[in-house]
Amino acid sequence: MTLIRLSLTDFRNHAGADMAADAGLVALHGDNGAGKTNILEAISLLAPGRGLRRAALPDMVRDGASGGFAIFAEVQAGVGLSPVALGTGIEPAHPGRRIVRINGASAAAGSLGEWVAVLWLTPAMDRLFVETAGNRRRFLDRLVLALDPRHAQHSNRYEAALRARGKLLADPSSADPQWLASLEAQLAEHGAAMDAARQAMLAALSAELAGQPDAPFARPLLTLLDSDGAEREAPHEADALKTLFAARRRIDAAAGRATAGPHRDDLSAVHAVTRRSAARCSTGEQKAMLLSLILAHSDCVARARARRPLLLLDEVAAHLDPLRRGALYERLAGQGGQAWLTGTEAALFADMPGPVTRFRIAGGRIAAG
Ligand SMILES: Nc1ncnc2c1ncn2[C@@H]1O[C@H](COP(=O)(O)OP(=O)(O)OP(=O)(O)O)[C@@H](O)[C@H]1O
Repeated sequence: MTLIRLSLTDFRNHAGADMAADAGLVALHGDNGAGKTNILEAISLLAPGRGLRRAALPDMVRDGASGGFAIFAEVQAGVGLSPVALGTGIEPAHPGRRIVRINGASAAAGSLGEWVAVLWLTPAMDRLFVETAGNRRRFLDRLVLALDPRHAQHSNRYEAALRARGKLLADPSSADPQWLASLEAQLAEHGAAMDAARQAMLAALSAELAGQPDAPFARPLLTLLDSDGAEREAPHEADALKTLFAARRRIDAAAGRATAGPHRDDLSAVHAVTRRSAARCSTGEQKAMLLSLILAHSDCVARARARRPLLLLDEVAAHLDPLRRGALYERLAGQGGQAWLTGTEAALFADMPGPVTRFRIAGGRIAAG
């Protein structure tokens, strides 16, 4: 998949930007605060979800701009295929509502997943394996979404049913047992589908990782944990989930949240060579595991969907030694598709194998070079 054109209007510090890129590597260099990550964030919004910063939509409007923001892109899924025109943004009258257009027609944000898969690695993810499980679950679900765009529907419906059940349990006087049972049936149906998609993704990704060398990037071994931190053995079946939610009504009402279910599962990673859990690995080892995970997942998605996801690697190159950096570039260049990389020094990207599209970013202005 190749992003051949990207235009931004009043997005973050970019008043107006227009970029054309080729397949292969795209290098963005510029000083701190120039606007490089903002460009990656705009690209991440071409997929469903809240983008790589999970920011609120109004925060993305350029300071001082009177309207909304707009991102326009042309994406080519494969050689010889017509580009797809994608647009997203907000209008001043409805700052909380994301507008999406696909080939000129209005569409739901979830439909973007049919056209675009994006994977990213940012410095904010450095501590993914030591922070709260919620971020890992979101990461897990992004991996699933890249492979299976229907995952968004199941997880959105599951979340909606979970919120509605929580409200009912919080006010027992209004809790209609039939309504509660119907919400739990929805939770069971969508929760089982969500879990099946997560398990399928992890099986495919683990198989891909198993075929990869241990060096130069550290290979992780991945598993799903349940809410007690134990390794998940059996899938969440719909009937079992229904029984679980019904049995835990009182506990969940007292806790003020649903205490068990797929929304409480966690992703665990263990270093394939040292067998240490990721949380106990060095920062460099954790980064290397994430990088190898993202690269392997890109291979999985390319195989399963016949299109390679766009890769956004924010400040990844600067943290690698020259040997690993060279290996990363060779791998990205050799696999087809398109990868966008950022760094403060043009020299970081000097030895990239071609074709390379290069941009210099300064104060929200973009120039070739
Ligand atoms: N809504 C906004 N309007 C205007 N500027 C914004 C907005 N949101 C963020 N910025 C600014 O955009 C600038 C560029 O941010 P960005 O994260 O893209 O920098 P960067 O080039 O990736 O820098 P670094 O190398 O330090 O990571 C920052 O100064 C930030 O404060």
